[in-house]
Amino acid sequence: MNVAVRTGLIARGLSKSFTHKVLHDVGIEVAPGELLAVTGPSGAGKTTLARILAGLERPETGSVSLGGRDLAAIPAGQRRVALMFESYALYPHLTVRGNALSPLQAPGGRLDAASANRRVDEVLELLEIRHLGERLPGALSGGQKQRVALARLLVQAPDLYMLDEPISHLDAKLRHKLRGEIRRRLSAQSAPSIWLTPDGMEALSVGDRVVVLDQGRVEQVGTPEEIWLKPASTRVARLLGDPPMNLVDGALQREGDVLFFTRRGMRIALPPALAAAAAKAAGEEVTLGVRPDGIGFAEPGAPGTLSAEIYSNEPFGKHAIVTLDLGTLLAKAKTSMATAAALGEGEGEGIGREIGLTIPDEGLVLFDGSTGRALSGN
Ligand SMILES: Nc1ncnc2c1ncn2[C@@H]1O[C@H](COP(=O)(O)OP(=O)(O)OP(=O)(O)O)[C@@H](O)[C@H]1O
Repeated sequence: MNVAVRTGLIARGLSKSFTHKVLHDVGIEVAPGELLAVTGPSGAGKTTLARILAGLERPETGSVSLGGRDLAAIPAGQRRVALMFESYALYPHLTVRGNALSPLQAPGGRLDAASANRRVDEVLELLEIRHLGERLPGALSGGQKQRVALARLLVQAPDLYMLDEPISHLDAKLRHKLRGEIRRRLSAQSAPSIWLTPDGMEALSVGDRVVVLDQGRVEQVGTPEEIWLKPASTRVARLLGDPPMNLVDGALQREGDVLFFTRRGMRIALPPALAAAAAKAAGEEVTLGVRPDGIGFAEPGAPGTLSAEIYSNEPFGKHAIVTLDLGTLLAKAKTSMATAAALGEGEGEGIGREIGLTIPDEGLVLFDGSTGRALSGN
């Protein structure tokens, strides 16, 4: 049984500086068999964290244990970590098959040659590169190289899987297929897995839990559902969704029993549950989060709607993105192709047309106007 089966990976208080501090007191836990997705914008510190967790880099403070053992105390050669880094690090003189076989040929390998070959064939088939088996890496495209690096990872049965942007260079169809397949395989293993990606939506779709890292700090840890429904800050909200949540600065004003979100030219009565949760912030500056797919369209001037002008109307096949000019800001709505086409009324895309907007009760989120942290009760 792998050692990581017992306790998984536990990291506490990790800090690291290069020319500036890139990790600040980062702690994460990954249970045996769990797939933890780590996401954050470029430069957030994901790769640095991954290198520390894999034992390739020393933190200034903090510790990492894998299977109950302090990683620093395990000699590098004995750390059973399967790594896939963005750079791929393929052996240039070995064929695709040779690269995929390489981790199984280490001295003391547990598989006989026939079993190792069977495992490699099966993984190359899954990744749709079996026909490239005899090619050298120099004769492969970026996406093919990425799949060889993935193959090399997937043939292993290590104590920790670490995948840094494993599918970023694949086309959309293959990305979709492999996201599910890799997830299924890793979840069937007893080792903990860590999947790093700057794509927030990819993180939500692969992770059992997700860590959002920003400027070297953990912004939020939670299940994909928690992170989607209750982003802990505007930083998290900006990373998620396509397009991400609209974030609108304004203030809360109480009038009688009703709490309004207001800004120049805009006044929205908050639904009772949100108003109750945000009651303490009445009079304060806040940021309102509105998801693009919640915004609806109505006749201009219809009661209870916001006035806007259509700024652009872009079809994407399965849905359309309509950008709306609300005078002091641009907001994005995600809608069906049919609704977007109707906005043009048969005369192009409807750009410049006045329209009424409805804002949903569900899915609104309020953030503190100065810190950007979610107001409790969101
Ligand atoms: N060896 C190094 N020397 C100096 N600075 C470094 C080094 N490695 C990383 N950094 C800096 O640390 C910060 C975090 O980098 P890191 O590669 O960990 O981020 P990331 O979240 O993985 O970004 P990306 O998604 O772009 O790969 C960046 O500001 C980067 O410039």
